[in-house]
Amino acid sequence: MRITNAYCIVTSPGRNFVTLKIVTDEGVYGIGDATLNGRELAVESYLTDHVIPCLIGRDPHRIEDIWQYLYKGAYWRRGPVTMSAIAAVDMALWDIKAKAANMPLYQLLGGKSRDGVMVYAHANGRDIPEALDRVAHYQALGFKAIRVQTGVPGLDKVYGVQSGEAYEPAIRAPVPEETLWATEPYLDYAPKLFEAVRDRFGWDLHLLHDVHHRLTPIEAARLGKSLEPYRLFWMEDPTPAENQEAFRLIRQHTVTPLAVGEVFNSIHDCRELIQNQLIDYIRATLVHAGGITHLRRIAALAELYQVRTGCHGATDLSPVCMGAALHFDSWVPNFGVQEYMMHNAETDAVFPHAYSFKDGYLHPGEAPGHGVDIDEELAKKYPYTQAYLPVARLRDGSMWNW
Ligand SMILES: O=C(O)[C@@H](O)[C@@H](O)[C@H](O)[C@H](O)CO
Ligand SMILES: [Mg+2]
Repeated sequence: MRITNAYCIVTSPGRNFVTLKIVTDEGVYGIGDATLNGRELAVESYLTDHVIPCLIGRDPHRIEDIWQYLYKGAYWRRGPVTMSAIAAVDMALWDIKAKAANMPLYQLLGGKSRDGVMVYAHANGRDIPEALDRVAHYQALGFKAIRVQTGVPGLDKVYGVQSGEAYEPAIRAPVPEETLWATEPYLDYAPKLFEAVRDRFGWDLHLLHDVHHRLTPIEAARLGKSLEPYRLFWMEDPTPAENQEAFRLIRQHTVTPLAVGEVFNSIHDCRELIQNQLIDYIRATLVHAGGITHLRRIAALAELYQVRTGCHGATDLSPVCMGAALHFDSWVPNFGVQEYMMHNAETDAVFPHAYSFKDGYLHPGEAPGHGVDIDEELAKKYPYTQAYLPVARLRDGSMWNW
């Protein structure tokens, strides 16, 4: 089998997605997600201008060799643009291999380790009562795990909160929106939110919370301690993780489980966090961390230290990534949970998929490959529109972490 053609499809059914399609001489094709929120066209160019010309004529079954060729062959290693491009190729090649074998992808990885993939929903409200209503909504849908976010008094906009159904942080505009951040009111308010959630919903629900990189290590330690009475499943991204050592300080103060990794793109970003058992869940995912070929290496390292997976699954990860992730999650021995922020109906129509949700669990389906396709005609109806994640500043105007 040979690769005869490959191209990117950029579409925006409510938000921007970049998808790679790899076509072979035997008529089998594969699909990969290449979406990097706010930097979509950089990955598209990396693929179109520099990667695709190297793929034509290659045997698509040689997934490992192609991965190594793209990683080592560029000389410039790692980074979100490079690793998202490699991930798209890798996902598409695994799709081709599984279709050629006439098997769902999880079979090629080693078969299922579980009957369903537990997913968590994202419940948010401008204040505590509104957030509680959203928790009730997701509980009624059957979710066993829910991440809860709320507005903070005195702050106009905070991460994870939006009125209306779905949460979508990327704003369509030529430049990013500026938002305000203040740590103290947040540190006071967050424990009140979780006290209210436990009061109303009891102890049967897994509760999660995303700090979105906004605290210093000692502030994160304080928050983790103050949330201990509410027994969280995890506290996510409490502080930026470029300095992996910082998590030792948080760990010394709290037993609230820690989850990190949605912005990671390489095993080297989390090697110390895992080997020193400074986290409990690793949240790297297929599209930003080099595809199945690389994510399974991260998971294998994590397994040695009883660190479990918790793949990122916000709406900027396309249904292609979600579909492939569900095969990975079904197989990976040290699975923890999978994020599931549901896509809108337009996105679901552009990306027909075999996965389905039932009673708090997602199932990858039995279609050969990863089970997600793209309707190229429909995709054309939604042209790319510039959109960016917001930025955050402190009250004195200093730049902070959004
Ligand atoms: O955990 C999450 O889902 C997030 O932190 C995301 O909403 C994140 O802000 C976006 O995926 C950024 O593109
Ligand atoms: Mg997050």
